[in-house]
Amino acid sequence: MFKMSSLFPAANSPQRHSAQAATKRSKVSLQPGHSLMDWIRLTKSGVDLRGTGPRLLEVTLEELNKHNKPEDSWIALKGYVYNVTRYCNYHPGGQAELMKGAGKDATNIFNKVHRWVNFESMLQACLVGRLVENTSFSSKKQLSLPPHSNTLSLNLASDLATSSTQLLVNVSDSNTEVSDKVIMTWNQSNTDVHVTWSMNGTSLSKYDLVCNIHDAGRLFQGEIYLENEVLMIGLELKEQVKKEISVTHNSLNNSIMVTLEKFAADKKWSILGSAMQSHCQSIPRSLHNHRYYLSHLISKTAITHDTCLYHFKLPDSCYMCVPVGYHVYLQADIGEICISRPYTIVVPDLCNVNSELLLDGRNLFMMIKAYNDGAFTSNVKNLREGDTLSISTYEGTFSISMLSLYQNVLMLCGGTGFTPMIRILHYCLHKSKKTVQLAFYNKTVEDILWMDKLSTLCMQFSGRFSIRHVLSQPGKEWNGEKGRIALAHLQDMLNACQDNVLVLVCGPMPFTEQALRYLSELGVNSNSIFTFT
Ligand code: HEM
Repeated sequence: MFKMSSLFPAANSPQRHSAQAATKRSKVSLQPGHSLMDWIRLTKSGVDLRGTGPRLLEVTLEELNKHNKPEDSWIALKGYVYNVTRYCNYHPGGQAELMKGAGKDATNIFNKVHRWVNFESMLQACLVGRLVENTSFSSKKQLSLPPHSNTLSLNLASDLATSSTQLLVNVSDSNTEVSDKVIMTWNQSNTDVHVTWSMNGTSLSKYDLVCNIHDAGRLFQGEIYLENEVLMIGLELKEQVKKEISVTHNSLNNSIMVTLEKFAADKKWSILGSAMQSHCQSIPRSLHNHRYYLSHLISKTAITHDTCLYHFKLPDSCYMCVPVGYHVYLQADIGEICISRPYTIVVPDLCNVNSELLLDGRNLFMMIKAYNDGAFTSNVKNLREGDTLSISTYEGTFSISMLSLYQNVLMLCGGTGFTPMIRILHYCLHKSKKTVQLAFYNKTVEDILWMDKLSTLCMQFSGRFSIRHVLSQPGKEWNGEKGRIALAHLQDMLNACQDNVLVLVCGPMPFTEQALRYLSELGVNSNSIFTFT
């Protein structure tokens, strides 16, 4: 029987995280010759970027603090120290931003701005060593830590385990308490094993469990996403199962059932298996590391001249239903450096009432814009049907239940900032009776995502849905509104809502910041504003 030994410290509100990020992030123009590809070339060139020779060091805080100038800057992230002196000019957020972390442990500030950036891989060639407690004798000591990213991430993972709570599971019981909140039960038929998860006093939805089978059908790995924590569950199964996993949500008792197909039908299992201690733990959501699944590209459909709708399929051994407004990370090796980028999951058709059903825990759709100078997006653009790409477990802070408080929704989107709105718009129009106004800001008419589908929706839901297209670089043929986001636009739209409005904002940082300034000037309560960053 299992019990969690203590309650978690309340994790920081992820919503607050995104609000902080919203006010701080801005990209700078890098000097020619300082793109991501140029950085990758430099890291592979054999130039000593550590500045400390080939041996890794133990670095005290006192020593770290000395390296706080642009010409000599070290930065500590998740317990490791990197020499970022040469990286400064390649940093997309600019030197000044990076210098905020120079000579310090910058883990928190880094996570607030771009938690997804894979610094371990990008700065592997700059690794100076490990951050240690100050000692009275040597401030620098040699460390036998192999300079290899795999080993490093293992070390990081084990560090993480120390800050999490171990869960103990006795899976021979048919009814097992996985934490003070979650209960697991299991039973079997001749052909299948059913494992059911439920919660004391509250419900689990189809979005709350992400799981997979691996190691030739011998291991079950699951994650249950609760409000502030993630319960990680690793079970070494008593017998082998087939690789395909199926998950059903029981809306009567709000439980989730995983069905595993027995490899040897008719064989009776005496117990489900045993818990893998290192994989059974509860982790604050903010510290939870993503898992990646190698997924296949099923199809790619052009939406505009530079943006496509991608349909990916997770392996049959995985299940992940991504909540509305949430994103996943795509990960690719660019010149042997591992790069991740966040993309929101969308429905493949805004006009079809049943589109959400296609997001069945295995199929994922994303809209991705390819940038001319983007090393990552040109890699994605070149993918062909059948090719694979790693997709992470999900992340996000939006809650669909927020909508229940409002009759009106105002969406302010700049360019691809439209993508997080897609499922919310689909929900508001097809599954509820909300009134939605969409203000969509683009450069040219060719940049407008799903312009035809939006027009169809306007007709289908006239009286409940309206769009305002605004272009900053319109051609001569454009008769609509021109310019950028403006106070008068927002005032007009807010006037139509009689105060009961939720405002959703997504776009490039300057757009979001401007929108927030105007909304504040117009007296919109910050609790009624949600920004996607
Ligand atoms: C104090 C520490 C840091 C601060 C305050 C900071 C700040 C920023 C800011 C403001 C941006 C622009 C975000 C945007 O508009 O997309 C950015 C982008 C970026 N930074 Fe940092 N940064 C820090 C450390 C680092 C480090 C150590 C790395 C090492 C790999 C890094 C890699 C990146 C990358 C790859 C991007 C582009 C992200 C993207 O396009 O998704 N940053 N950073």
